[in-house]
Amino acid sequence: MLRFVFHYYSKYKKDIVLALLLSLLNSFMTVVCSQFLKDVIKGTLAGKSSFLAGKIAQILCLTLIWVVVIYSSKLVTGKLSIQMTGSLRQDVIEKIMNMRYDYLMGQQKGTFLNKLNEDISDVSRYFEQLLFSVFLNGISVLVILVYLFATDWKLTLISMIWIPFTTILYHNFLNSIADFTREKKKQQDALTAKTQELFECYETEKSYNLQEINLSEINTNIWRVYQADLKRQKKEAMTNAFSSMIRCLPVLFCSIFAAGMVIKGALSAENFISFLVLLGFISSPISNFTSVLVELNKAGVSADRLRRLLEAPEESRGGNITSLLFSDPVIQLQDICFSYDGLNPILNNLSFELKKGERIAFVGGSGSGKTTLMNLILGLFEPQKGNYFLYGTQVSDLDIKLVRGCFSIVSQETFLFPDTIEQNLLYGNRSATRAEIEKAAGDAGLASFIESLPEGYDTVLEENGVNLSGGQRQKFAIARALLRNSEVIIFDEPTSALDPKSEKEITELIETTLSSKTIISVAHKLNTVLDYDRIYLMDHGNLKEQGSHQELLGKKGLYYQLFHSQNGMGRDLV
Ligand SMILES: Nc1ncnc2c1ncn2[C@@H]1O[C@H](COP(=O)(O)OP(=O)(O)OP(=O)(O)O)[C@@H](O)[C@H]1O
Repeated sequence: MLRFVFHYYSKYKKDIVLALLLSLLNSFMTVVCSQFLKDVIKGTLAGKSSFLAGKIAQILCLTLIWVVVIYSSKLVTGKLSIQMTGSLRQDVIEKIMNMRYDYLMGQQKGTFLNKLNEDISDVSRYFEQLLFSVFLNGISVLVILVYLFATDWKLTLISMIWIPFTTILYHNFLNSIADFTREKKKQQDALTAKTQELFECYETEKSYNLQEINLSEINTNIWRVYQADLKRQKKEAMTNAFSSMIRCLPVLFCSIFAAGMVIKGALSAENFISFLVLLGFISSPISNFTSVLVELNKAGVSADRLRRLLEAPEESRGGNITSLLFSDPVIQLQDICFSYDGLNPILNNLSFELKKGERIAFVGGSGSGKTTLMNLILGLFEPQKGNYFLYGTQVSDLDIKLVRGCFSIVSQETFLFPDTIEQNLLYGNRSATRAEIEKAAGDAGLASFIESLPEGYDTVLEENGVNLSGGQRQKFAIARALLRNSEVIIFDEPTSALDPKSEKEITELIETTLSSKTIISVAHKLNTVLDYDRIYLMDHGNLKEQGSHQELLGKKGLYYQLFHSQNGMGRDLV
């Protein structure tokens, strides 16, 4: 885990060196101040008073310099921590963007993001505390210790004799704190997931009157978090109490021992006092060191989770080919096999071809593998076996951006940002002009709606377009696809969430506006794809039947049954 943190420190070597120099200066100032104190006591005991005014002036100057050193040191470490946190955040976001799709799909969206934010802010504290309280304070303590040893090694040894014993004890405390922290985080994640669920299923929860049951489940989650946190707090309180003891005991024992030495004449009074002052300086960082270790220990759990996330598998960037000859056929799949876990096959030896301008549809029961196939075509998954050619070239040889650029997708849910209509449409093509946007919106049947709004294309949509109907949202997706101007458009059940009127409108739009496009559709409702060139019926990852609607009806197989189960008997000739 330290390697993970040092990776970020190593990015800012210059600032680290500056922080180290400031820390050395800080410890040097501490020693110089104690030396001054010694001189003042010596002079006072000798009955000289004339030098005091000069010494006070010097001490004031020194204190001023010291304040500047401490300020600069804190500023440099604070800046370092901000920079490192920014860099970590960038890495995490970049990782998520490049993460393998199946790995990302396995995460619960809300919990995943909450965990990320929490972990990043924990690690941000880790960056600062490890640097400031452990390394820099550690250097100060070391420098002062060397000076103390040089002044009186016996006295120093007596005051430090505790350290090995307390380190062993701390080690045990810290291990159990880490266990409790892990347990608390686990329970906290469960609570966040449950709370997230409440927001996502708000309507269902209300309609089924589930408030009381959900509230009681949430209360159980809260209780578990409380219990785990309480156990952690108890250990932490014990460690802190122990830490205070460490701060007091060495000074106490050392002063008794040193007092004896002064009485015997083995130690001068000024050395005794300056020794105690320096010991006071280092006992605070030493005891803080333990509470910082507790904090680091907690943040270590978060750093470990982030490290694992950053090591998660990334999707392939594809091959080196960055341009295509747009030849025919557009897509050729030969004996494609795919499985999410390497055990359960989801797609079995699939083969089909799609020519320019053709419209093909994949139909079949829930879980038959239609969406998986679309994601594979989009290059989100790689097949474990078989060949996938795009315009005659193996997809694995093509740059992944080139592959994705060949497709537009209109899925069940259209994501809309809380931004202007123009910006939302530009999502399809960042370089589109206003005229192109208006043409696409017009072709997608959105013109009259947008023009009826007082601010037209500058109207800001609500988050995820909640103030739009399902049909309007799908028209936005079609307008985006038109702006993207790719040859192939994939429709993944675009009408599944629509009422019959909107469904008819969108189906007609696809037939008219997109008539020149090559289309792949995933459909539950067979009526939306009846006039397609070919329909493939999928069953448990196999292409069971294929042909035009009429051909498939003629086979009187699974498609025939499915069609009649949706439309009733006597509807063969549509
Ligand atoms: N990310 C995933 N990890 C593991 N298994 C998955 C994942 N996504 C889908 N599956 C499984 O793969 C199979 C095919 O799912 P897929 O979503 O492709 O089917 P589908 O035909 O599109 O279903 P539907 O019509 O209900 O959307 C199902 O058994 C599903 O449980």
